Amino acid sequence: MQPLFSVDSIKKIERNFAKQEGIELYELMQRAGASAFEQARRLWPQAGHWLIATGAGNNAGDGLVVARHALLAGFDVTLVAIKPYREFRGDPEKAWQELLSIKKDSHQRFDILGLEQALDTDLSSADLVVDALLGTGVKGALKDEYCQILERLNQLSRPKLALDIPTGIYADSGLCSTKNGKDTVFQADATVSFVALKTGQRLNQALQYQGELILETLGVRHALSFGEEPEAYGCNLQQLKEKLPTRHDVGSKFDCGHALLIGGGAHLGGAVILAASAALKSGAGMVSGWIHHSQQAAGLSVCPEIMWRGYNSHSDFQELADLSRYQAVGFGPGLGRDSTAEQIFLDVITKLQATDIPCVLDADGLYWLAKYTSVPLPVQSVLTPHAGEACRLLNAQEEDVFSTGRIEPQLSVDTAYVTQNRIKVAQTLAKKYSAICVLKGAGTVISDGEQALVLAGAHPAMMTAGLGDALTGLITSFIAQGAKPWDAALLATEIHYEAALSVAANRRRGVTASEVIEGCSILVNQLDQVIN
Ligand SMILES: NC(=O)C1=CN([C@@H]2O[C@H](COP(=O)(O)OP(=O)(O)OC[C@H]3O[C@@H](n4cnc5c(N)ncnc54)[C@H](OP(=O)(O)O)[C@@H]3O)[C@@H](O)[C@H]2O)[C@@H](O)CC1
Ligand SMILES: Nc1ncnc2c1ncn2[C@@H]1O[C@H](COP(=O)(O)OP(=O)(O)O)[C@@H](O)[C@H]1O
Ligand SMILES: [K+]
Repeated sequence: MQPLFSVDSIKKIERNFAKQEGIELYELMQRAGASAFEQARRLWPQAGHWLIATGAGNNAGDGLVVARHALLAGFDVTLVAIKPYREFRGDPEKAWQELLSIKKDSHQRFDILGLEQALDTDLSSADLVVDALLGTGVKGALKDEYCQILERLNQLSRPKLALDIPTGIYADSGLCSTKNGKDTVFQADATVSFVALKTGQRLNQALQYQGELILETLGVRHALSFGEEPEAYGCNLQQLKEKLPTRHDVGSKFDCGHALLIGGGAHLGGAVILAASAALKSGAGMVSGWIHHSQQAAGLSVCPEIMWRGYNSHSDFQELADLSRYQAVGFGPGLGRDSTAEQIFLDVITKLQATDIPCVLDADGLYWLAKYTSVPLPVQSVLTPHAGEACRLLNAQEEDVFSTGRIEPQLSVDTAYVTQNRIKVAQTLAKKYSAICVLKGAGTVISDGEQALVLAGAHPAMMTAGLGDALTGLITSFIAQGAKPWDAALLATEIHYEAALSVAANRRRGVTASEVIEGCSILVNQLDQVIN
């Protein structure tokens, strides 16, 4: 697993590492520039003319080291200097002096352009654009001169490499700077990040703009050994594959878990049909679906293998509600927000408390949870909110509903807050509800209140209705098949994402949740072959 650190922690690690090794921080800048140069050469061996844009801090210093290596290797270099090099101090100044000292002996083209000159010059003779404008030191919205040069650099249809982090991305949140509603950010094909990954590099817009992410540790092999706590960990499907419950040749459907999906109110059948289909196609031995009777025929026609049972009113539901035969319950997709749904929520949650059957709450299940924050959830419940649902759950006030009746949430944080603080929000929700929280979105954060993992990534085709229902079905299915809820949440999240990527192929739009469910089935079986 890959630790993800805050910028503050990275800075402390750098300092402590240099002290421990008895080296100057300038040595780290040297290593950063040298390793980025080698990566650029590996990625774009044909590039003979390097355009390197520098800002005002250490990130600029890294860029000047890259420039020196490029000149030494015989390449042409054009520097775009937002801040004049004569004003540099400290390590960036040293990097500048070292570059000057080799410049006299080199015979290649070496130009230095200020901002105005760069904006007036045709830069298209460059083969490669290197962003050494700003790294982890950026604060607030980008100044105008940076926005101007970024717009110009992004227009060049040349390979683009960012040093440490694309200029305009905030390394702690992964959000990017904007101006007049437009993102002001370097659009990299690859980013060479230094020392250790920053939390934001697995979240939000960083996923869109950083391109291939390459980590160069600069010799810091054990970032965890400097006493800095990572904010979260990243991991991938390869690291999770062992969590897939094993399946034997001999046995019966009763050995492979019975998943129950509850939802599908009077006009909302699709969501629970998708969730139940995902549970079945990812390997649950049996799947039952409880759905409003008006939707039951639709469920049967889509998936007759699922045992659909229809309810008409809350009292019908009570007759259905023997939960003891299920190994996992997925609750909420399309359930509705009427009084029947409310009674069903209270009934099911109360009944589950008396069992050790884990419950996955999604969609309207989360809506009702936010109204009844004090209802103790069944042990090892999993909540799967998107940013909007996370807001509602965060804002909901703790009250004893059994004495006060329904409560209305008091809105105080908004989705912007959730997006900016994804790790903290997932941890807070997990603690508040004593559950595992799967905070969905571009970079899904999973937390049990202590540890946090960032999984999956961003893909435009995933912004489509029904994908969350599929995820609920997958998590419920893996729990029913024997995975611990925490493992099921991790595995399902990563399979769901990887399946969406492979199903989407080159499509950015028009991928359906049903296709992704088929993709999950294929991927689960590929994993099964690998581990068996
Ligand atoms: N330390 C180490 O050991 C190592 C560090 N390394 C490298 O250092 C980088 C971090 O360097 P850093 O801290 O100097 O910050 P950096 O990103 O260059 O920017 C600072 C400058 O940005 C400016 N600025 C700020 N906000 C702005 C805005 N909104 N719009 C415009 N300008 C803005 C700010 O100017 P000011 O506002 O203060 O005048 C200041 O001058 C890191 O990413 C990695 O590449 C590697 O060499 C490995 C070893
Ligand atoms: N841009 C994106 N990149 C990656 N994953 C995304 C993106 N947008 C949505 N998703 C994923 O798609 C699913 C959407 O869930 P949700 O919003 O609950 O959808 P629905 O309620 O329609 O089923 C989540 O798993 C979420 O992480
Ligand atoms: K940069």
